[in-house]
Amino acid sequence: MKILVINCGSSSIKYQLYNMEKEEVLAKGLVERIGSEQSILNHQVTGKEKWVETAEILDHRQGLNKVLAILTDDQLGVLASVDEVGAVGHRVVHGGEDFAQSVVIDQEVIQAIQKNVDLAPLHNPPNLLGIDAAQHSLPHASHVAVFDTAFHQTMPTHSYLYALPRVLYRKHKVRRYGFHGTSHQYVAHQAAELLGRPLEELKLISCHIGNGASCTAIENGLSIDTSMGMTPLEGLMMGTRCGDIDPAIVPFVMAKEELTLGEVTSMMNKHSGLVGVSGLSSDMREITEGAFEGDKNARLALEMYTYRLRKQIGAYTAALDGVDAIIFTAGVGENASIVREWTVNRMNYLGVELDREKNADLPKGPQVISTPESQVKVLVIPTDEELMIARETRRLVRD
Ligand SMILES: Nc1ncnc2c1ncn2[C@@H]1O[C@H](COP(=O)(O)OP(=O)(O)O)[C@@H](O)[C@H]1O
Ligand SMILES: CC(=O)OP(=O)(O)O
Ligand SMILES: [Mg+2]
Repeated sequence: MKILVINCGSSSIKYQLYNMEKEEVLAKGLVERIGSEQSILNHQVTGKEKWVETAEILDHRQGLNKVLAILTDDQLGVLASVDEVGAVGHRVVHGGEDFAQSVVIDQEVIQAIQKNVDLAPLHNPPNLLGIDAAQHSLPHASHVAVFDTAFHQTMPTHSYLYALPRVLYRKHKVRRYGFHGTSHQYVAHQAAELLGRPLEELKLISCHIGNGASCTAIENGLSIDTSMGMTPLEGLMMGTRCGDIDPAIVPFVMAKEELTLGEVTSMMNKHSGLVGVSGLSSDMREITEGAFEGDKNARLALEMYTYRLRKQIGAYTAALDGVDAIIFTAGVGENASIVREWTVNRMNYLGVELDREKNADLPKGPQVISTPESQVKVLVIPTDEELMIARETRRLVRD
């Protein structure tokens, strides 16, 4: 079966086409800057040169049609017809308490995702646009929703409830949900394989560090706590998001700066984190380059970022009453050796010992970057949310 996996952001469509017989990626790509005349399509057929083109792509329907056109293109495609796509797996960021598992999408599921839009106003609306576009262009295919939040539905009440009047949870479901669950679950399984130990025996702290970043405490293979909250804003310092702050800052800044709620929400989600502190960039590559070229603000941003991550790991070590392995994954976690080094360089209390040479010159694939003497393993594991989504889609469409 050929499965198309799509992950729709507010102005982007990430896609990956699988031949599931061999779990082989046939093609993948990214449409970005949707909504502008200068949208960019990056497309790559496995084993072939990358293809990049700019076009006017005004909405996600046009974006998905562009993807399907290139996938069926004589020169650039890998499909004779869109009818070859048996199923579509959709990443949906927020499933609320409605979904602890992936589901085949029907009208009821769409309504439930819509209901959770106010819990994930930056993520669920584009996810819904992608579902609408795909169902419109691939009406013959089955469509499956795989939720970031599902893996965290095992959190105990003392982890997910906020210390607010209980009525807010009862009436409005105000609680911690957590995100990146598909990724945290995937790397936990990969870690058990790498360590040669049953997942059920392990205490793991998974650090999914990308533009969005979250840590999760995993015990017996289950999420028991995670740093993102009701929305993907809470927790770590991120590329553009502030993460944990004193909630009293919001009304204070609104009054002092005469900002609306929308403006202060946008400030915290899009203009804070690395870019807010450094004034340089949300991209860790530019931050590390700037920091080592003497940009004091970039260096400060890097110090804050890794300090916050170290604190979170310490908190989850306490929550787990120990830890067997710390996992780094996602764009920053997999690629920024300095972030890994600065994060674990003050963990002697835990007996963590980093193999600096290996960390600085990392081979591909899942790796142990701690020394054999280290009392806690430190791992780098490439995540693969898209493969997990494809597997979930196959499981549901086949069953
Ligand atoms: N080689 C690299 N070195 C350092 N950071 C990197 C590298 N490649 C990607 N990144 C970081 O990863 C981020 C993207 O993370 P990723 O998990 O791929 O995306 P997203 O968070 O959007 O899902 C980039 O913004 C950049 O900061
Ligand atoms: C939930 C979230 O932050 O997703 P991403 O890291 O893909 O932005
Ligand atoms: Mg991501």
